[in-house]
Amino acid sequence: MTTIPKPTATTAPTGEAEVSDEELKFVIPGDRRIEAANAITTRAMARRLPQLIRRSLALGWQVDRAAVIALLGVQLLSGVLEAFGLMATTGVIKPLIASQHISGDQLRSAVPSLAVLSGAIGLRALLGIASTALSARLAPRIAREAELELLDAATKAELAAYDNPGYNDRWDAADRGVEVSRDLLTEAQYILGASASLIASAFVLTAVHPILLPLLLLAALPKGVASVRAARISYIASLATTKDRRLLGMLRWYVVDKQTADQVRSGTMAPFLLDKYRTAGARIDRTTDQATWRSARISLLGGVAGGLAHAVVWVALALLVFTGQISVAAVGTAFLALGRVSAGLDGIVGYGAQLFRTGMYLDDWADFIDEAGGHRIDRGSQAPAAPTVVRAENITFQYPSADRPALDDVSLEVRRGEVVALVGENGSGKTTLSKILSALYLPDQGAVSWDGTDTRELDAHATWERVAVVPQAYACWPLSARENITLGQATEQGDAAVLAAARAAGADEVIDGLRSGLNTLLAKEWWGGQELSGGQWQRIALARAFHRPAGLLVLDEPTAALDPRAEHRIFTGLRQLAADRAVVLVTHRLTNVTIADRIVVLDKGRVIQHGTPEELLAQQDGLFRELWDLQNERTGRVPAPTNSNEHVEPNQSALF
Ligand SMILES: Nc1ncnc2c1ncn2[C@@H]1O[C@H](COP(=O)(O)OP(=O)(O)OP(=O)(O)O)[C@@H](O)[C@H]1O
Repeated sequence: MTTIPKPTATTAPTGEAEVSDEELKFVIPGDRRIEAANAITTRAMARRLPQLIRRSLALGWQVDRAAVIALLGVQLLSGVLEAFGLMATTGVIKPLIASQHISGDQLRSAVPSLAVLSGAIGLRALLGIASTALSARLAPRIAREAELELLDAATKAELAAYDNPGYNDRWDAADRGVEVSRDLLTEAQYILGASASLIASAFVLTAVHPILLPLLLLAALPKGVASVRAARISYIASLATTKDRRLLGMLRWYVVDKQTADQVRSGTMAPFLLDKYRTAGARIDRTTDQATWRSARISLLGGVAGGLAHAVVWVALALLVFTGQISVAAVGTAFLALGRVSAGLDGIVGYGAQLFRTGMYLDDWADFIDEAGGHRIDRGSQAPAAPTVVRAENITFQYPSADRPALDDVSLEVRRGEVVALVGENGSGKTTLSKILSALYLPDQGAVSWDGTDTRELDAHATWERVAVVPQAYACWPLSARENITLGQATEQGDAAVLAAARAAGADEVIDGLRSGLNTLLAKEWWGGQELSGGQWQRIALARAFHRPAGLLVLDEPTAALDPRAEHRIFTGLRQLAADRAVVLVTHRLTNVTIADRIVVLDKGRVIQHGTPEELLAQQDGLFRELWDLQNERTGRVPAPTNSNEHVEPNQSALF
């Protein structure tokens, strides 16, 4: 049973020589993204920045156009004011240094420039506040939109994706993209601000002397290259630690979740689990420490080279003054403009490197969304009616990480009005087969058809609308009792249908005992709702399936947690439920399968027996009879095959 989606782990086949611990199976060798990130150059980043700024603005545009327009306006105005302020500086300095003694007239002539300068400074401060407020408004909205798009994409992935090594990693990386998406706009905005400031100051600096700007640009280059490298190292380290971070997330879940809390205590597992946490944490630290040192070394080199290059610029400025190429008054302006251009370049380079790294995460996010982590549902578009017959023909299915097929050349059919039981020992393929019949998985070979149409041709979501499943591990949704049964899909009959389904499942007694009936929240740990016992939850899960207007009903160990009276109620009512549904029943309680019209016995993914309960019980050397006898041995009961399905046409029970 699960109440919340728990973090999953990929058990990837690694085959790595150094793998000595199963835990290390979380590591997937040869991550292509790391190779791709390694190949990234400064030039690539320079090309990438405008694209990333466009992307951040586009994301902002999606959530709040007015705020994006205002933000751009603010940045533009701020740049213009910066240029005016710098030019006014010359107007202020000039009269002050014109002679040794400053007269009142000189001071007065500086006043207009001083007014422009202070006005520009004041207005820029106001614009700074406005732009901070605008990005504070946009950033969380962008992150939420990014998260919604990601969640939507995840629901559009094939269920089989979860069994694929790499899917969970791609999900994690994409999730990181969501986390950093809120930084995207801020970084883009800083770059825009720094660019506006740079352009304005560059314009003023060029007016002072044309050589200064190219010199300064060259001086900024070493730091730029170093920043890009550092950003790349940090991104690669983050990718390399993805699997361990997922392991930490999973351990956190197992350590603190209510569902495992009793076992953590009774099994005195806390030190053991925390030790695993520490080990994985230490691995992450090692990787990030290495990355931090490498980044620091590169940044230091960049800083030293940049410092020397800046010294050259200042020497050039001094030479220009000494050779009389620029006036002393202009030196003041040049001095300020150089500082501004230099700060602007630093801003572009620094935030550019950050934005570049954010962009790499965002690529992971965008890639996931584009192809649902590489497993986008790509089936036909036909919407099926409730099926009259569901047929599997020679199907084979192998989980990606498995070394043998879970199902091997299996054929069977289930018709509306009949109950087909799948029986077999643990791991024989029963659950897998039921998932393939209900189109949750597609077979690797062979075909499953609904009324003659291959499930590959059917629209997946429309197909699942015709399926009701009670899985072995059913969800205990942290919702009201009503929503737990309707799953938000109320029928025209409303609560009458909900209560009818609850009665059929024995959940009516559960609901009667709830303090607010169907309105009661069933999630104590979340919102102070009411908690149910395991069996009570199973009754709710059954009511959920019975409420659904589905043509195919799949019950996988549907009464494992029920008391004998509740179990009896389910199985005596099942025949009635099967009147307008095809029912697939998976159970180990063989006395219950006597209700079935036909039984299919699986062993290691192959059908080894099929027939009516009477036929299979009569086969003394068959697996079914053996399991039956084992189950009844301790009670001393004798097999008592009775056929409760007289109405079934004999030819309907054909298995081919
Ligand atoms: N997600 C998965 N990834 C890899 N192998 C899987 C996965 N799920 C099941 N298997 C394997 O497929 C085989 C069939 O599993 P399945 O769950 O269908 O068996 P089952 O008959 O329903 O077993 P049980 O009676 O224990 O519920 C088993 O060998 C199992 O280990």
